[in-house]
Amino acid sequence: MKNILAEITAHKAVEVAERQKVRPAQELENTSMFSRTPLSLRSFLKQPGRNGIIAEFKRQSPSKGIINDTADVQDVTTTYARHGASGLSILTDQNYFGGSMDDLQMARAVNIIPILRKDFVIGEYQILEAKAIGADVILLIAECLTKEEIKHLAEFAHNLGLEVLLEVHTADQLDKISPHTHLIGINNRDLKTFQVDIYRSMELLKQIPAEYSKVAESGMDDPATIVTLRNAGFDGFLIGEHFMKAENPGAAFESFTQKLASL
Ligand SMILES: O=C(O)c1ccccc1NCC(=O)[C@H](O)[C@H](O)COP(=O)(O)O
Repeated sequence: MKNILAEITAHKAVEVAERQKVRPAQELENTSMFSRTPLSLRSFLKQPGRNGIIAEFKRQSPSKGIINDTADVQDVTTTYARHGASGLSILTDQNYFGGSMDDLQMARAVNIIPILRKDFVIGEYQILEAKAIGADVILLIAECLTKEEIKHLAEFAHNLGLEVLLEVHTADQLDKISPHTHLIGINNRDLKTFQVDIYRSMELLKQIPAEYSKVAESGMDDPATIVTLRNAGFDGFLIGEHFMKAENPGAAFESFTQKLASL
């Protein structure tokens, strides 16, 4: 079977090296956004009146192909925020997810809730980019990085004031949790087979140390599942496709949250 993560990270190395040639790190550090104080997703997940959902803007994916190629990032994300999302997740990978750093910047310009840069981070430069475009949180995927790389990149992001969401899928990856990985995401989707099992979150939850915020990721499409996961101890719920596949993702989010509030 094709290893999509290996393919994505190999492509990422080439793409990032090209961007770095055009725009050296120093230029990123000189942008006005770079001096902005990031928002804390951990705090927003606990904020009364917000529902714990990290609502994702995702145009396409390797497993699903095109999900929504007409949605407007500002319309969708402001509707997510207006209806109680605790945070936004914006895909910035262009080649495999049809996203862009422009999407994130457009979302940043009109939202005052935390934004996760959803991408495949393999080096410091992408973390500087994240800060320069107005992200508050970066994603590190345990499957793509060694324990030492995670430790180093998490500390680098933390020193810039960014929070780190470390994504795991198996129990052995929990060994890669490092001091500055503020939130632990359990991905219900196996990124090798694309199979989704929402009970994966439940299985690993008890092994995550209490001090970390816990986020269930992928495959959630029912408000009742959120209630079950919340009661089990999850603080956050990363949901993309269920909203984005609707003709009007904002309206789908609103109806989901109304049902959630009634449970
Ligand atoms: O979704 C994919 O096909 C995929 C392939 C390779 C790496 C990552 C991939 N997805 C990222 C995610 O897991 C999701 O975007 C995120 O957790 C939201 O999931 P969903 O609600 O199922 O869209």
